This record gives sequence, structure tokens and C-alpha cells, in this order.
Amino acid sequence: MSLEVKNMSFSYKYNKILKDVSFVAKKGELLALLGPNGAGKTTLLKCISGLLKPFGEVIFDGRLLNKMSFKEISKIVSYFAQSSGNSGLSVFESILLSRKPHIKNSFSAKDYAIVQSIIKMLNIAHLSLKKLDHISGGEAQKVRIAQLLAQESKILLIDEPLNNLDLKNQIEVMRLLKSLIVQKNLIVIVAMHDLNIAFNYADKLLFLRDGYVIDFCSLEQLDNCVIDKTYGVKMDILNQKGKKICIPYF
Ligand SMILES: Nc1ncnc2c1ncn2[C@@H]1O[C@H](COP(=O)(O)OP(=O)(O)OP(=O)(O)O)[C@@H](O)[C@H]1O
Repeated sequence: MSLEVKNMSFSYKYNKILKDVSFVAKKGELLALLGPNGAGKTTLLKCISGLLKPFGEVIFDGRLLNKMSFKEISKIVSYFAQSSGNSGLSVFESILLSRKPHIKNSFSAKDYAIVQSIIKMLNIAHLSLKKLDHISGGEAQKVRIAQLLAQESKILLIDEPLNNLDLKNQIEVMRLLKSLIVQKNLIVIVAMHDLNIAFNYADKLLFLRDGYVIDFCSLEQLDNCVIDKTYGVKMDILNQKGKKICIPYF
């Protein structure tokens, strides 16, 4: 099963941001969404999540997502914004509230059980009663992943989950995402800036510049000139111990 974005375009008023974007993301894969500031990464994620209404099609399992209500889309797609509010809430409450797309009148025993199991899986029980504004940046990213998982959707759209994280926490968050993708057979699209992290963890790379797709490829297919075309920066891509790393010309 897959998520297909077909000929997507989007404008803020008269300013065209996304220009005929097409790609396919498959289950069990992590797709890294790459590109310079202002390329349209967040806009693309918001268009897929139903927060913005683009032209073109978003298709999941043969169903047109962009013709569904926002509540229906929220059962299939979870969007993790660059930063979130709710700072007055406890960690537990914030994760429980993420069950909202599934709630009819009030939270059920099943909702509490799901939240408990996610907290256990992510090893964040010690944070449960803390307020969101009393936890560190690394802890907050894990809590945001817990909020995403509580929605039990098959597609996770994650906007810069590595912001403000030290190297160890960046690796921990990426490993966690990779293991969840495999365990739960998810489709995960992550907007990020660190090419080396993307090269290590992503199955597919989507390069965006000025709202155009510059390339959509696997790491093996990546051509050096794509980096220059996307960022306007020359880089060497080296093979080291079976992995690729890129080094910009400073
Ligand atoms: N609400 C808005 N109204 C008008 N223009 C917007 C709005 N949000 C974003 N833009 C513009 O759309 C363009 C793409 O922004 P977007 O946030 O999608 O880029 P991005 O690739 O996610 O950037 P970054 O890496 O800096 O987060 C930018 O030129 C931005 O100024």
C-alpha cells in the first residue's frame, strides 16, 4: 500500500508555493523531505494532512484523501508540526488529547490503555505527570512522537523532529522512528535539514526547491549534482563503510 501525491499545486493568495509535485511513498519506508528554507516542505506536509486544500490528488489505498473531511483524514494521517502549543497540559493529557479523531463523546478505557502502552513503549512514564513546558527539547520530541502514535494513523508527517536536539537525541529519535515504521508498517515523511542524517535513515529522498521537485530517488540513485541544484551548494558525496556522507565545499 502507498500514498500517492499527484500533480499537487498550492498557492497562498497569488503566491504559488507548490508546483506540480508528484511522488509515491510506500508502507514501511521513511521518506526524507529535503530542501532549503522556504522550499515548500511544511506547505507540502500541510496539504497532505488536509490542513491546506491543494489542487491535485492525494491517494491512499485507492481513496482520495483530499476529498475527505478533516476528521476522516485525521484517522489516516497524523501531522507533527515544527512546534506545538498546549504547554499548560501534562504529558499524559497531551497524548490522550491526540486521540481526538477517534473520540465520540468521551474518552474510553481503550483510549487510556492505548496511551499507557505508547508511554511504556517510548519509555517516557517518568514524564507522564510533568507539564509540557517543564520538559527538555529531546523529551518534548519524544512526547510529540507519542502524540502522533496515539492517533493510530498509518501515515505520519513529521516536520523537523530533530530541531534543538543534540546528536545523541537526533540518533535516538531517528532510530525510534525507523523501528516504529517496521513494527507498525507505517508510511513516514520527515522534513529535515541534515543531509547526513537523511542519508543514514531514509529509504527515499525527495528534494524540493521553490516548490518544484528537483529529484525523487533512493540514496543509491542520488546524483551529486542534485544537491547543488537544490541548495546551490557544491558537495562531495563520499562512500564510507558502506554509507554515504556529504561534505560541503566551505
Ligand atoms: N501562511 C502563509 N501565508 C503566506 N505565505 C506563506 C505562509 N506560510 C508559508 N508561506 C510561504 O510559503 C513558502 C514556503 O514555506 P514553507 O514553510 O512551506 O517552507 P519550508 O520548506 O518548510 O521552509 P523551512 O525549511 O524554513 O521550514 C515560503 O516562501 C513562505 O514564506
